[in-house]
Amino acid sequence: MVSSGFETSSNLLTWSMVMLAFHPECQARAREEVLQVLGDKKEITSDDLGKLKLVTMIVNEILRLYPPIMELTRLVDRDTNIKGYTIPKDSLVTFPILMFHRSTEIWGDDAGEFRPDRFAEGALKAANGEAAFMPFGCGPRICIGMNFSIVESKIFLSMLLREFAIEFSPTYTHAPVVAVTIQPQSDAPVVLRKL
Ligand code: HEM
Repeated sequence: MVSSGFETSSNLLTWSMVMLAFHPECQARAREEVLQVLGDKKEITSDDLGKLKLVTMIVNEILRLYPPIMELTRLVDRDTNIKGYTIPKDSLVTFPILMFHRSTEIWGDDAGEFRPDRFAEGALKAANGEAAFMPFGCGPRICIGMNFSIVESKIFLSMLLREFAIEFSPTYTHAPVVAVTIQPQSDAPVVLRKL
């Protein structure tokens, strides 16, 4: 439970900081939203979090491009027929989350780009009607920490954006590698400048 929650969440926050450093115009819009919704409030309520539309879209876009868990596996418990394909009992079926999330057929030609606004009307619309956005899995075994993680990451990013400018570090090389989760090959240095 600790590793499912810790590694995945830290991964999400790391890529969020890297992508915000890479996209200062998006960072500025997100900061404007945070200042408008939160001002200098010390206590953040769930109502406030609901109003952070762009921050939510940024979190979704990071989870789409860098899903901490890249694939799911299921053991088929009975012979199953889906769209004319027979999947025999005891087969192992893999859901390649990362492939779904980056498919140009599903998301369009800009699937590989960081464009949080694609989520403006929800994940289903962003994926052109396909249920292809599944960073927390799907079905009865969906991640039990999903809501907690989303709340946690929105609070973290809001507080960060309110206090600091996140800047690109010249020592950073963009080289995502797979090591259980998708991680930056040699750390993810960013510069935090106090506002
Ligand atoms: C960004 C954060 C997170 C991501 C992307 C994530 C993703 C996932 C995914 C893809 C699964 C597999 C779901 C499936 O098989 O359909 C899962 C399962 C699970 N997650 Fe998370 N997770 C995150 C945070 C957390 C946190 C914070 C906790 C605990 C507080 C947690 C606890 C669990 C547990 C216990 C399971 C197993 C559930 C089961 O098999 O019934 N996760 N998570």
